[in-house]
Amino acid sequence: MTVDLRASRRILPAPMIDRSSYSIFSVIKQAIGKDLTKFSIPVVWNEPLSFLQRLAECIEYSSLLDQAALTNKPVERFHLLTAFIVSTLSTNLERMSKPFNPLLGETYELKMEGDTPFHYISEQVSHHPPVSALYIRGQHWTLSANVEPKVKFQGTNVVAVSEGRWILRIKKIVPTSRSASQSSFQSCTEEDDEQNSNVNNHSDEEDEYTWTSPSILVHNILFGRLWCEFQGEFDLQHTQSNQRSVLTIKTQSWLSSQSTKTANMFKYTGFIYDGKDKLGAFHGNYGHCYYAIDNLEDAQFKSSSSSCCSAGGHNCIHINTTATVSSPCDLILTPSSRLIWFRSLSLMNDNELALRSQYYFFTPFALCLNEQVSSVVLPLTDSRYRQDIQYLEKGNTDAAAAEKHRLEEQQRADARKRDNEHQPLWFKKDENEEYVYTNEYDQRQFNHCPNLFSS
Ligand SMILES: CC(C)CCC[C@@H](C)[C@H]1CC[C@H]2[C@@H]3CC=C4C[C@@H](O)CC[C@]4(C)[C@H]3CC[C@]12C
Repeated sequence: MTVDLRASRRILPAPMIDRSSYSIFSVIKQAIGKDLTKFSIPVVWNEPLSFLQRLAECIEYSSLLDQAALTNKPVERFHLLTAFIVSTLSTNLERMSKPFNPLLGETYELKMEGDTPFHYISEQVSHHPPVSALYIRGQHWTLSANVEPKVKFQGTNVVAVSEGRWILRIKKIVPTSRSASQSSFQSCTEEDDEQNSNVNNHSDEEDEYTWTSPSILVHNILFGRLWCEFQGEFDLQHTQSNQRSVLTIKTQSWLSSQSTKTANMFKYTGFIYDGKDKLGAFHGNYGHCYYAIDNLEDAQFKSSSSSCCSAGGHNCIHINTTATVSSPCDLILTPSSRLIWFRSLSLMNDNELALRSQYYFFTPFALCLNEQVSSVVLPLTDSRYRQDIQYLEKGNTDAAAAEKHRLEEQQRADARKRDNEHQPLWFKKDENEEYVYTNEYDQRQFNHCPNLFSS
């Protein structure tokens, strides 16, 4: 069955309300040191998306995964996969609003056809602690994760960490009989996927890659303009070998000068390893771009203001600098820097960019996530049916707040009535305590789904 959930709106029904007379600090000061995911925040601080929809944004640049699946060069594949993870960070910048907490049992589906088809299926599988399980099937790969966000208020900033690993499985390329240099996939159709349905089984036909998300830091909770950045390192590990890629985000300490701070904004550097041997290097700015550094000798990263210095370096110029996130991309390139990915926002014109600030800084991809679709039958648990999100989209904050409150109360009452542990409909806990997709959603039998959002 083909289900195209592609939507096309360029704008939300109403712009967001001006927050200048609201203080986020006055709301969350009661929550110092506590977990903000358990805390009800007034809807003016929400964006009209459920967290399950927000997580679907990670797949905007799925073409990088398609490309990674098609290459048989390990270093090139690591570049494409690392660039993909960088792209999943980029979509969070500027988005200083809280997505709605999904209700237990809420689902969200997104399916795209065309050159880079994918099918995203997610479910809120646990409420305390909140866990969102997701599964994405692409042409030659699957990506799954259990996202368990922990959001802490630390006085002047908010730190969000996401526990749980991301697992990417790519079908192995097998040489065809026609020519040894040409290669193709043995099995890559959806039917094969279904026969081979236990995705959790490690098989010789798949390469597995895993990583965890770095933490995100939201600044200026007390006063000033809210902004955020990622912190630390991440490690992308290939399960079947000792190969991995390690990305380090440049940090900005209080001691660094203002100019160093902006010069380091969102920059990262990293290496691809086989055991201890360096196989490759890369650098970039996660708000803008990813560059492979083809000559390892060029990768003499210094801890000074510029990301990478080598005589004859030139600036990263493919970006329209008015499209900046908060700072221009002043990355200094090495002679062998090669562009692998850049953010599509850099292709927007000034008018389009100005509009973004009125629409929660949604990207064109995010704008369509909550668009109503009529051509397809969705389960009643789909986030698109949440009235509180729809009210906020239309700028009706009072109705949104009332409906959000009603759903939260209803959820509490349901939890009190429940004697057994809640069983998710589309994911099952495995022996590692991870929720794994069962493939059943694909049957599209939704009659038994609860009418989660009705009154
Ligand atoms: C009210 C305001 C100030 C607080 C806003 C907090 C927002 C920005 C926080 C709360 C939960 C956070 C999310 C928690 C988990 C993940 C998964 C990770 O793979 C990418 C980042 C992402 C998607 C975070 C993005 C930022 C986030 C949405």
